[in-house]
Amino acid sequence: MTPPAVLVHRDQELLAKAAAARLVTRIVDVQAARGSASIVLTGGGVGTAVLAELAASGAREAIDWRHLDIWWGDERFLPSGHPERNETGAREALLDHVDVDPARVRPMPASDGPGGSDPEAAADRYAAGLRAAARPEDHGPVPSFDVLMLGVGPDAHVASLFPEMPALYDERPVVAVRGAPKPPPTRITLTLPSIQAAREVWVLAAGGSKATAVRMGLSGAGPVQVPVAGARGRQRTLFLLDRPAAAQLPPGIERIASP
Ligand SMILES: O=C(O)[C@H](O)[C@@H](O)[C@H](O)[C@H](O)COP(=O)(O)O
Repeated sequence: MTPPAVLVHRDQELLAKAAAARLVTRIVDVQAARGSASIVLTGGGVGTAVLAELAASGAREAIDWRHLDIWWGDERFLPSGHPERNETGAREALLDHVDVDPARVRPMPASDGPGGSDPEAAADRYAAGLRAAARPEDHGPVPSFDVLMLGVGPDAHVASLFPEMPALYDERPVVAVRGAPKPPPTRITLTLPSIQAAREVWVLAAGGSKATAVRMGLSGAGPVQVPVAGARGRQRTLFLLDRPAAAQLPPGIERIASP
């Protein structure tokens, strides 16, 4: 795992624009090198704003959308098309507006899907899809995602990994969460080993309510108490912040600020 680099942008809008631009560059670079790329999406305001900025950017034409695998880091276990599903937000912000290959867009199961309403079974199905997509060189049960994005909650949760909950001890790649402290209570989430299989992990945080979680996530805390502290990529970890979210950075953390 790599020590994180921190980039601080003036405000949430600039953070979203800069992250969208970074995403284009990363996907184009990977596609040029290997033909296809894989990304993992997050819900939340900032993550969705990044997708909307990407949709609005002329640079999106540089991406070969047909050769992009799209996964999700977590999902609220709700009926298909529900406005609170992360999938719904991502489709509206970006995926409905670009020429993705539908077979390569892999939302987590919905509670009314063909596989039934059992979240544990749904988590197992998602894990099976990840396992099928993993190649021998990935050396594990999930692909080495090229970019995995994560929002962070004021309580330091990432994906649907909430502090002290059993999912943080689970070694399976994908698990169901019941009784999440933030509604809806039933969710599906990648676990930390799956997150840490990504080549690059980008933590996106805006607003002063995230400042404590960001500081704890960069201060050597344990991921069971502070899940964002476990958000680390194999090759690179970026904390992409706005100024209020960066207000309590620990000393000595690299900090590259936008004017
Ligand atoms: O499932 C959820 O409840 C949200 O997706 C959540 O995990 C979100 O990503 C973070 O709380 C950051 O949200 P914001 O970017 O809106 O602050």
